[in-house]
Amino acid sequence: MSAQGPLLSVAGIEVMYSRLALVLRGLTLSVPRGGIVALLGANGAGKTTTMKAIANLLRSERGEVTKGAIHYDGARIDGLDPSDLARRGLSLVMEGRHAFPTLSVEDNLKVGAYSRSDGAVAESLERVYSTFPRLKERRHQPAGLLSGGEQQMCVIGRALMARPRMILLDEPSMGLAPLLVEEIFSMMQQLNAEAGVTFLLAEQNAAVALRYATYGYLVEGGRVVREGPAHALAADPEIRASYLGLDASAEADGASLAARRRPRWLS
Ligand SMILES: Nc1ncnc2c1ncn2[C@@H]1O[C@H](COP(=O)(O)OP(=O)(O)OP(=O)(O)O)[C@@H](O)[C@H]1O
Repeated sequence: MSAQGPLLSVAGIEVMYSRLALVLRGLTLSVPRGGIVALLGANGAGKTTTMKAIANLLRSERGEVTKGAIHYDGARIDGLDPSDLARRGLSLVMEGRHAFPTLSVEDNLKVGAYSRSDGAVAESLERVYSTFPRLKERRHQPAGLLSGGEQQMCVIGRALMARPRMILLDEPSMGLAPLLVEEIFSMMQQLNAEAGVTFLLAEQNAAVALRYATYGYLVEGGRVVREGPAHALAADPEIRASYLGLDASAEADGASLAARRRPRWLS
């Protein structure tokens, strides 16, 4: 693969947990340099597993990639440890906001600079603070006292401290109020436009993800069942009905089967 190819490419991967449960069944996707790509799907579709497979974080959960290949920036990365991936500019922000609760916001951010050897930590801190002014205001507070949205900013800020070229962002909207979700997504768009950071974004909230992404993949049962430019997916009648909660007949008949089957997270 040349340096002109996609920044990330996942080719036909299978993932198995505990040598028993086949969870990804030949999943293929690619993320162009400078893109924002959304990985959509319901609960349990396999989005988080895909992110962990890319970041090589499956082993601690007794999971393994049993087939396929993952390339980043033209090189095969399956098997590389996360600090090696961070040095290559690939960072993962897991779902669930794992800030260190007793450390100050600033110390949380500094943890993210561990893979840096250029000594420019102060400069990176200032960049993160300019992206998230709220973190600067609270920099001496323990991260455990931040609101959910601020904690999300803190873990994204921590990933930014490594000056990544690409961030894998898992369910950033989870548990956040709509206004905060917009704030987090517009920050992602700003980092993409101004600093050229590439994003792969796993999201259950398809409506908001498709507004910010350039391209999307819909995952069901561990494989991609639909893909296309974000605007085309947002206009696709089946996706509108099943993932965006915009089915005209269901809207007309509140008791319809389609409405009852619609997952809770779409309402
Ligand atoms: N450690 C594990 N061992 C066995 N099965 C697992 C493990 N982790 C996840 N699974 C299963 O793999 C499937 C995919 O889960 P995954 O978390 O990747 O889905 P998801 O699309 O990210 O869903 P969610 O949005 O709920 O996080 C689910 O059926 C889940 O139960």
